[in-house]
Amino acid sequence: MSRTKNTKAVAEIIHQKVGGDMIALELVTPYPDHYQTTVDQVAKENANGFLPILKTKIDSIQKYDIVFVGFPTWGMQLPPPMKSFLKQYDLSGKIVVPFNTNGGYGIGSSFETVKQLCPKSNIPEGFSTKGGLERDGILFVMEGKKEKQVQAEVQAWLKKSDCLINNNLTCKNILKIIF
Ligand SMILES: Cc1cc2nc3c(=O)[nH]c(=O)nc-3n(C[C@H](O)[C@H](O)[C@H](O)COP(=O)(O)O)c2cc1C
Repeated sequence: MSRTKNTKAVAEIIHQKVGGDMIALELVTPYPDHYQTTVDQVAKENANGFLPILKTKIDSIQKYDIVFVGFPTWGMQLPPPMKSFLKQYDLSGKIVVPFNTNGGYGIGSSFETVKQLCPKSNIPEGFSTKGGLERDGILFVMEGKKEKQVQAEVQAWLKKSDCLINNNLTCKNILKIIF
């Protein structure tokens, strides 16, 4: 859902460079708009392993060779809806590429969890950048100088990501899943 659109903006930058399809995960029961209520709910969900039910259904996941997964850091973890997605869909044999925005505290355990939930996927080095900090009233930041900087960083990352992504990029089917 990309509450404050930072992860979505990074997804769009990647999209401009690699093409393919893009799907934003939606939930049967969306998170509340209120920030602190969401933080509290997510803390509980993270503690007890709750997996929210996805409204989004992807019929044709088999046809994709590369699946980018984009998400914010939530409670220093992978957001529960992305856990739901990775548990529900079999990405074995595919290249799964994580990318993230966060409030300045980093990726936490999120990339590690992507690896754990995709044990039979090829996972190159992910991309992460500082996004907003809703707690302090900093919402959308991917504009102006920051947007230009992220465009350049994404370009460099895609180039060096041990060619898993770059090899034959043009003849691969690419999907981007974001939350
Ligand atoms: C429920 C919630 C929990 C968050 N937890 C963290 C956190 O643990 N560490 C962090 O650096 N940022 C945290 N953030 C900030 C987001 O990761 C950051 O604002 C991100 O850029 C939001 O992306 P979005 O605009 O795509 O939603 C949290 C934000 C929310 C809403």
